[in-house]
Amino acid sequence: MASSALISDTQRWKDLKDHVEDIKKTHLRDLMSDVKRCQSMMVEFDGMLLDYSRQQATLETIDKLFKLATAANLKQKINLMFSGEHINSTENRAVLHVALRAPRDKVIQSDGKNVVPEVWSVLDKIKEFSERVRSGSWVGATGKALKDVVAIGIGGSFLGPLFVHTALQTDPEAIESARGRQLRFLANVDPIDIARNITGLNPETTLVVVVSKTFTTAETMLNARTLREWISAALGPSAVAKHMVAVSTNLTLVEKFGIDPNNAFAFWDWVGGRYSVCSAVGVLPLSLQYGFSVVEKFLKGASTIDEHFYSAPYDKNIPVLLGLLSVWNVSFLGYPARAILPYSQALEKFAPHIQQVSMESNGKGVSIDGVPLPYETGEIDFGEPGTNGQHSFYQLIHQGRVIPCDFIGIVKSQQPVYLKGEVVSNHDELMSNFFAQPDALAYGKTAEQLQKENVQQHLIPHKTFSGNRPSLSLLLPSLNAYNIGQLLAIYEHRIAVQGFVWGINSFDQWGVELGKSLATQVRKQLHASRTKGEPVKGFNFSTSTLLTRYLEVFFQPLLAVTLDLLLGRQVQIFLLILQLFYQGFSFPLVITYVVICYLVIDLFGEVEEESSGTPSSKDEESPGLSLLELQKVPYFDYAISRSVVCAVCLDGIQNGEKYRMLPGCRHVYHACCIDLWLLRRLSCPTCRAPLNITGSLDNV
Ligand SMILES: O=P(O)(O)OC[C@H]1O[C@H](O)[C@H](O)[C@@H](O)[C@@H]1O
Repeated sequence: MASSALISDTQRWKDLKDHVEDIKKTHLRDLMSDVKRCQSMMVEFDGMLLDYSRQQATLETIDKLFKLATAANLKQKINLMFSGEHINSTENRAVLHVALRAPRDKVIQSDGKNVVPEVWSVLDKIKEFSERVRSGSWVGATGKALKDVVAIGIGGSFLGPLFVHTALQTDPEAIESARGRQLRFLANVDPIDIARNITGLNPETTLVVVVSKTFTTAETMLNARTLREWISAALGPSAVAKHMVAVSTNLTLVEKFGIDPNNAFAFWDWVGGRYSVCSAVGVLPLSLQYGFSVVEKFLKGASTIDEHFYSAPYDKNIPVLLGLLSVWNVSFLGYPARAILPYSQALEKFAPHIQQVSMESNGKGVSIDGVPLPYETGEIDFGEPGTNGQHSFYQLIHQGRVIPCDFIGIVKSQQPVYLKGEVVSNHDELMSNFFAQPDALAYGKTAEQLQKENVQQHLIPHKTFSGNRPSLSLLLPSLNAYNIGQLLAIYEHRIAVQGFVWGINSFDQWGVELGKSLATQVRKQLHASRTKGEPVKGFNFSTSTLLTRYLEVFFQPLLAVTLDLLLGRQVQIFLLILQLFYQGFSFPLVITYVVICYLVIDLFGEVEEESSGTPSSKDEESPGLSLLELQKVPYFDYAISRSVVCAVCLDGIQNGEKYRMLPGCRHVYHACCIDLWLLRRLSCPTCRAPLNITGSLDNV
């Protein structure tokens, strides 16, 4: 097939299209009764067993799929990947995540250079660094050992490491080596994620690992600046050197951020973000938590699958078979989704990781040569561990839409429990469901069966299961670091196989760019509106309306504080308004303030005149600060090195805005949000800590 031709134009594709009608005539119940067929649909490798006999496929289907693979030059494409060719053509990059887990003596060339030695030099550096941190020879700024790690990253710099960490957390060997340590992941730019992740952590004993391939991802960089502030506010700016390290391909930006390049762990642009868990992206945080020797087993597991994928014939090749079956389900049988159903709670973050690997890789609309595709690529991946999923969305899988399912089971539980007197162990109870569900989907239950069971006539339609719903079962011997590595690599390569057959570039992700650039425009607008009172402009009606509504909320805390302050404070408020001018607030914003303040003053004046003369509770409260005292509260211009969230309006403090940090509790607010409060109250509105402005305040 010529490289620019579409696979759908080949005879092999058309043969499969014609074959669909034959398959649709045959129920899975009948296919399952053919033992020879079922035997041929089992593949073993290194103690694992793949059973794909519950796919809506015959041996003829499989043969036709192999022919399709040949027409798509699958083997050649796999070889090009392993030999470091720039198969990611739109970014002109090699795709070499297999080199990240290659044995030390393996030779993998890219651009005329063996990349394996540099992979191992970073692995050696991680080993040495993680051992120093774990043994307490690398300590924090106050001399304490760093027992907790927060890894900041998003997308591929987060999901893979989170999946592996979650899977290892209950593995007995990993538990032993992680004793006394914590690993947390901060991904979302939502300040709630920060609050959740630093709760209970002490900056003195925390190491922050900033993980970003590009070191430009907006969310990661804002989170990194926020935790840098968290560390330097508690321990002083020089503590950052001891408490922050980075993983990136962009070491120049790492240094610019203020992290010592010696404390940076590199990877390379031939590692795609979603394929980077075996680089320092995953290896560093996981080694800090579990020790390098555990992580090395994970790499070894992945490497065995790389070897298997590269060398096994199609009919014994697990990733190839899985990839071709997915193409069959999506492109020929027309099933757009796939459910990933691990019967192991340890794999609860597997589906979220595979969602990115699969959907970002294969959700494309054009061929690798830019030709619009007449067929759909990619699939909608979702999943949940069994048996939880059974009590959630399995109804739809059994009687609603047809969703091909991947059942993943483990022979030996990480945490076996067998209660005296119980019929089976807890793991056997779980696995009973793993074995039962695929048959329920395949066979279903007929009206005749229900009649024989004397089910009431009117309930028969409701209790009938059509069956004929495809699934496959993958049974792993256990779930340790090694098997986790294998599982990861099986899915990575399966997804590559799908992309190779569909003729797309599975290694770029241009589709994520548009939303990011539109967010930049919104960010500019929010900044201009918040700092200069500029009206929303340049957006469509819907976005303008939403943005205007969102920005209105900005004034509510100010209004509330204003209301709270007015009695007896008019002069000070007037002075404060002058100060707002001085601080650079625009004329319209300040005028809005003046109008609000005077309206409210008038209102309160009337209320007071009408009242019986009893002093209000506000009058009895302790007075707030004078303007002179207010000047003593630490006050900053936003600088790039600082990024914080205002606890009154809950918005990030942006470039060009003024803010104050309260001494003692160190809560931070926009100056315009907190000043009116401070004129009235001598406490922090968040924690109620009394405000003490005596002493030196220039320490922040
Ligand atoms: O690692 P980073 O450069 O920070 O990128 C993080 C993520 O950013 C984008 O969303 C990309 O689509 C992802 O593929 C990538 O994993």
